[in-house]
Amino acid sequence: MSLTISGWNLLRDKQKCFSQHKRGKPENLSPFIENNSKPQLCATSLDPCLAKENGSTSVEENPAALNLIMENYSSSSDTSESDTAGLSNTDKLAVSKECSTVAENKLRISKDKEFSHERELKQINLKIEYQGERSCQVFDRREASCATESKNLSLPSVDPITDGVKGGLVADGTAQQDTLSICELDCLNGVRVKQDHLWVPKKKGISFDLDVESTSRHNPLDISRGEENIPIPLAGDVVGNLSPEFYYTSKCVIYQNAPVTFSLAKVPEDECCSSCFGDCLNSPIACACSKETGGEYAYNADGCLHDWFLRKAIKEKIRWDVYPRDYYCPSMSSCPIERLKYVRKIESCKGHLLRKFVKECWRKCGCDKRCGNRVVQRGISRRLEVFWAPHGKGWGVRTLENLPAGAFVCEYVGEILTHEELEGRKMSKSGYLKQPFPLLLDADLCSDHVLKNGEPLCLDSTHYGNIARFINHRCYDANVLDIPILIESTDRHYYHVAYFTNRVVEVREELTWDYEIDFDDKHSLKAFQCRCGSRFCRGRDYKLSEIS
Ligand SMILES: C[S@@+](CC[C@H](N)C(=O)[O-])C[C@H]1O[C@@H](n2cnc3c(N)ncnc32)[C@H](O)[C@@H]1O
Repeated sequence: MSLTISGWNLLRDKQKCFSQHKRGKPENLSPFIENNSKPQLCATSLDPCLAKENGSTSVEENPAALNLIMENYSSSSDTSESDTAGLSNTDKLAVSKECSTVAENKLRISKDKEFSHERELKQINLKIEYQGERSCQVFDRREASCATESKNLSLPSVDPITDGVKGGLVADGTAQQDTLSICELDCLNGVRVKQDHLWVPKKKGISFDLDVESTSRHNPLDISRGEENIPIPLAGDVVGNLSPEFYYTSKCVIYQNAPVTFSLAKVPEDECCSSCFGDCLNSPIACACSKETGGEYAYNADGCLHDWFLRKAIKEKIRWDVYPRDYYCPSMSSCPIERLKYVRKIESCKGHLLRKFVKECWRKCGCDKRCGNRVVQRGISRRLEVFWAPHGKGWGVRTLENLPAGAFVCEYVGEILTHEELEGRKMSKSGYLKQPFPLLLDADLCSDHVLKNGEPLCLDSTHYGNIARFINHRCYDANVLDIPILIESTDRHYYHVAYFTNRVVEVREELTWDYEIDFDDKHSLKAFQCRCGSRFCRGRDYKLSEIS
């Protein structure tokens, strides 16, 4: 599987990867192969670099520290607007601090605990209320700060004792004006900052009570908005929005030109099991749908991948150095993706892995919807949670129950785009597609029947996606594996990408997937500074110097 990150194709380069393998990979990487057990705790949890990352950046260390530092930034005890777990669509935080003079009326929202999210800022609405009068200013991303900048928002010159705050804030005040500095609000994508009682009249002091209200469309109790079979909660121990904002969808949607159409007539009789009934797994003779997996069902009665299939899939993905024959596109000219890019830029193709598919029974099949050969199409059944992942990786996904090896976690859902459309998106927006990653449907890229329209397809969950868009990367020893799944069609031009555990995963463990980033590619390196924490981390050599 190949990924495209921030404008560069991060296709695997088996030669380069092999050299990395020799450098950092142990004899047998598959934790599944290592007795199906959880691997040893990886070294990074002890890595001082990441340990620092894990803690909040000290405001004192920040040269931009302002006169007033909001030290005690904590969740408001006022839960009137909150749902359980301390979060709701209107997350409320409060800070307060006194300072001595009006001239020092500078407010800094420190990069602290919950607000060390390092998110891209879309918009801030800042409201100030003093003695019943409110002022309000909306800042969008261009005006407001990002992680390394701070932005001074100037208050009109007023006497706080008599005038209150009038006229709103202006973004470029003069030196005479008291300054409200909003720093490091990069984490507050779409957050509304409401300032109630900005100045409490005191002769020598000013106090601030700052409320931060989030304006997410996602209910933290179920960010899927009812789309999934079971709620997908946002962990209660974090405060903040899911950002950038996106629409949760449990099924892939066609963006515009992707030639994906499903029809019963297109499913050949010998590729479905119309004469089956009940549960195909109980049938004495395996049905036509099992042909794809050699006449055996990939799933067992518990809805997990059979060990034999899982082992094969792990070998395909992880032991690529051992099985180099499974690569397509030995040269640029035979790669459809490079052919598409040919006019603009010539790069030699780094290869696409030939994957083994699972074919699930579908509507043209006579079996029951509860047939054991229908797992991915039934949707998420395991209790999962989106949480604020450690080491500055942003949001991540963890399991709220113990998972056996081979358990279906979720599908990667997004917009279905042609490669050309994806390229267009990348060209049109700077910094676009930093996260989440679009996924190239290249599991059978070079089969004759696949590319009848000449274009490979991609899934992009930036605007429409499901929980999979929050799964973070881990080099080599990730605990979930992507499997190509055929459901509505046996045409491998479009297929589903489903994540399964590759070993036992314990409750509250983060679920991670190897994005297969080529860290020998300097573009990838620049675009992605890996903080996976794996002791096999491929970005490790660069990490210490690159990650501040
Ligand atoms: C598919 S998204 C995963 C969800 C993401 N963490 C979020 O908050 O939305 C991929 C992005 O997550 C972050 N990420 C994932 N794995 C990471 C890792 N091992 N090290 C550093 N950043 C990571 C990067 O910002 C990357 O662009």
